[in-house]
Amino acid sequence: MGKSQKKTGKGRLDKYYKLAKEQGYRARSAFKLIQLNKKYNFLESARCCIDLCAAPGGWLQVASKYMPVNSVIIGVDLVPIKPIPRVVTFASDITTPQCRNLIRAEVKDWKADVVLHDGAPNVGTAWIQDAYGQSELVLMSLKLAVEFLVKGGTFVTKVFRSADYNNLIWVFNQLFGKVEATKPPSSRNVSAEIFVVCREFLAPKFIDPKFLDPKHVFKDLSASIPDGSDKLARAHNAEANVFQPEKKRRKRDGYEDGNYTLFKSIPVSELIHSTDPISVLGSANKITFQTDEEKEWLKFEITSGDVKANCDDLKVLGKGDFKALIKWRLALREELGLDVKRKDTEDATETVEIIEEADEEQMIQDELERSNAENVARAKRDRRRANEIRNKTIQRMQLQMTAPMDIGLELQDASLGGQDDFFDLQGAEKGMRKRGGVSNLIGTEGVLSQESDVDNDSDNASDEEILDSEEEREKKTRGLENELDGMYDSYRSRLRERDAKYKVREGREKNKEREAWSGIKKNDSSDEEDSDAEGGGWEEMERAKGHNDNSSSSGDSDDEPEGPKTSTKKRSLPTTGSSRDSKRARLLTKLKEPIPSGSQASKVWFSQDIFAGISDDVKDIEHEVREEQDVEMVDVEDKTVDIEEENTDTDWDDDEDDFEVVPQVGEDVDMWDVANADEDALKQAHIKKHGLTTAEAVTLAQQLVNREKTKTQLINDGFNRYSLNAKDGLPSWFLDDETKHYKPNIPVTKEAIAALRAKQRALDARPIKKIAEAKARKKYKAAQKLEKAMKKAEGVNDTSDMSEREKASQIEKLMRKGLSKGKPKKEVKLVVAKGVHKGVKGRPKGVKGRYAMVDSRMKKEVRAKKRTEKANKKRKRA
Ligand SMILES: C[S@@+](CC[C@H](N)C(=O)[O-])C[C@H]1O[C@@H](n2cnc3c(N)ncnc32)[C@H](O)[C@@H]1O
Repeated sequence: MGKSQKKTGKGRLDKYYKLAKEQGYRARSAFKLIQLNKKYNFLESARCCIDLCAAPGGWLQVASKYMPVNSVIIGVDLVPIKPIPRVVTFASDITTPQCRNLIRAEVKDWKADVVLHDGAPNVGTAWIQDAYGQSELVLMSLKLAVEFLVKGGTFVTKVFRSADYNNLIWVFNQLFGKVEATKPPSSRNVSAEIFVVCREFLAPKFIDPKFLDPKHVFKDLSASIPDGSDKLARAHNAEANVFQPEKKRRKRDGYEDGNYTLFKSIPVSELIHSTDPISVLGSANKITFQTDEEKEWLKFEITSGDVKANCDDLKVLGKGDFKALIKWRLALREELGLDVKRKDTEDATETVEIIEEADEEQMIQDELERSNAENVARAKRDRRRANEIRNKTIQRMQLQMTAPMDIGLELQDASLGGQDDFFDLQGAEKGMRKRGGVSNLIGTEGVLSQESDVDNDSDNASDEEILDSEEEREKKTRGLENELDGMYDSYRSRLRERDAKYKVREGREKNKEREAWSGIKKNDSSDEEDSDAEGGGWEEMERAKGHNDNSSSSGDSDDEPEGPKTSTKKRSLPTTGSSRDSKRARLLTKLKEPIPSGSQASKVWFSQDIFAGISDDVKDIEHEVREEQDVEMVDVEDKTVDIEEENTDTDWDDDEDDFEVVPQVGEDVDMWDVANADEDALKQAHIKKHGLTTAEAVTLAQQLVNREKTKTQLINDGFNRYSLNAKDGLPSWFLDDETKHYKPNIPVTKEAIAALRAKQRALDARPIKKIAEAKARKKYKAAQKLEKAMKKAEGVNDTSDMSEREKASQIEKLMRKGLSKGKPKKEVKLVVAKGVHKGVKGRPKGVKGRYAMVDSRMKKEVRAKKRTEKANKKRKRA
């Protein structure tokens, strides 16, 4: 298949159109006949040719060109054809007997060797109609062909690939020895036309008129079934009228005997009493109510206005209307007792005998069915719910929010430590129960004995009872929240493990935290260790998991404060009296210094001139932090414990977010975010180094410079609804999300974006390092050359052997040489040895001046040579 061709406009004016113009053919279709003849050679040997549907005469021109001189060529068309030398033409309809007579008069007792038909009905309405019209036309042309063709003659016709195509081919095969369908290249791909070349006409003495009768040839398959076929076909058509009323069907089998009108009305009783109401409805146009009885039916309530209207014209009804009519018929039959009677007669004998028994059985049966149905519905509901959960889990997995536990896949990643989806409360609850119940997690119950574990496992009912109390529920909820927090931490760590960027970001955040603490450190060195405790989020979690596993023997519950915040710490406490624990205990005593309360911390913090000093301190702090980082990572575990111990009496929040580190006692602490101040300092350092990099920053800067805004205004803008949010007690996952999305939207100006772009362009315009280096090298060499020349000139000047004139000319020469850029390189034209230059010896054609023949192999060889030379040099040096 070639390229698709345009159907309209200039697309029609393709190469065959142009060729036809060039060669003087009246239509581009001439090439179709040329190509068909090229393939089958039927014109060269033909002495007589009849072209049916020949206007404007393209095919006639071809026939006259390819057929021998003195041959007879006759062209017929509905429209007159302009005269063509050696061709007889007349206007006539090929489907009429007059046309036949005209041809007969022309050919006399001759027979045609070739009959051509390229007809297309001049309808152009709907594709189905066109196709059918075409098929009918083909059959008409065949009728003429079989009358005028000589035995062994050729009939060429155009057929549309439609439903009738196969029927036509079947008929052709009955009358010709060879039948081939072909599509010449000049026929457009978008056209459904195909050309059938029928050769070796059999010229039978008797041809069944049915072969040439469209009524028979294009009859529906169902209609052609023998034995009462007409009836069957009619029934089929009638059914189709009812079931697919929208699909209008052609009446190809004509009208039924004795009925030569299109319109058919039937009495309504025929429909009501008929055993095949569908056929009745399908074959009639109207249903009438004429007899008194029928008129009575009109008064029935069921005979609505719609029914009456439907009966008036069946041919305009849709499927729904027919359904309504059939329903109405059934209702009427019941009303008239036609259906009930039959039921009575069928069932009478049995019903009477088993009526009582049936009642009881029926009840049991009903009950069974009802319970079965309920079970099925329940099972279905459960299945649906399970599916929903599964889908949700899969979705979360895709979002990387959960591990593949709930969907039946085994958890592989040990680092996940058996954590379920962190939003899955149910799962968390289950997990906790497995590990000894909520109370164990919270730690208020103290050490849960193994017995209680057993109890939990064995007797869930009693467990539920205990949990039913209000207090227990509260604990349970808090425990779940803690569990969720832990899970979120583990999720973050998973992210961190996978995502390098996340690692960097988090590292940066951690540094910030430390920097914030270092600010306090400066004044109070004891706080240094406190700050370390804040870095223990993930590690704590890990430890917590480890300890949880051994939770059955967890100790010292008495010392621990109640509440969710401390419960996490509880998990991080050592559970056995190992040497490590004793070390921790030692550390505990060492560090028993008062931890600054929120107000103290803020006092210390605000006592500094953070806005002036912080930026200067940042680098030092960074350095300090970096130095200490490794040590801190090692010690963090112990320090966490210390701090926890120290803070058993305080309302200390162990969350790793820095805004929670400083207890929020006064409102002022809330209003002024310490972390933000620090962030500002960092940003300042960044701006100093890289300049303003965001459109928002440039906008603000421009506003300041243009005095559109004052510094105070900007500071005031900073106190917006986003800055005053209470973050107290919110889960970390929520806060993380907030920091990502819940922030003010600072407007940017076009000018700011333009300025940033200009900056970027200037950056892009800078030469790359290598070029800059090469330029610098060149400059350096030139300077050296000049210096050398100057030295020589001085030497010349100092000699006493030369006259002043000689000296001057010599110095001039030297200076010229020193300033010169060296000999200009002679241009060598590179000729690639391929194409016309391939294998050329000597100067290639058309190349003037210096040249060098190159090829890809040479390039590679030269490079390899250079490489080896370089390597050899290095080796020698070593
Ligand atoms: C595609 S054109 C033929 C082009 C012709 N082969 C040529 O090369 O110039 C189809 C022709 O069929 C003609 N035609 C359609 N129905 C016809 C009919 N019933 N009797 C005669 N000609 C008919 C149309 O008038 C039209 O000119």
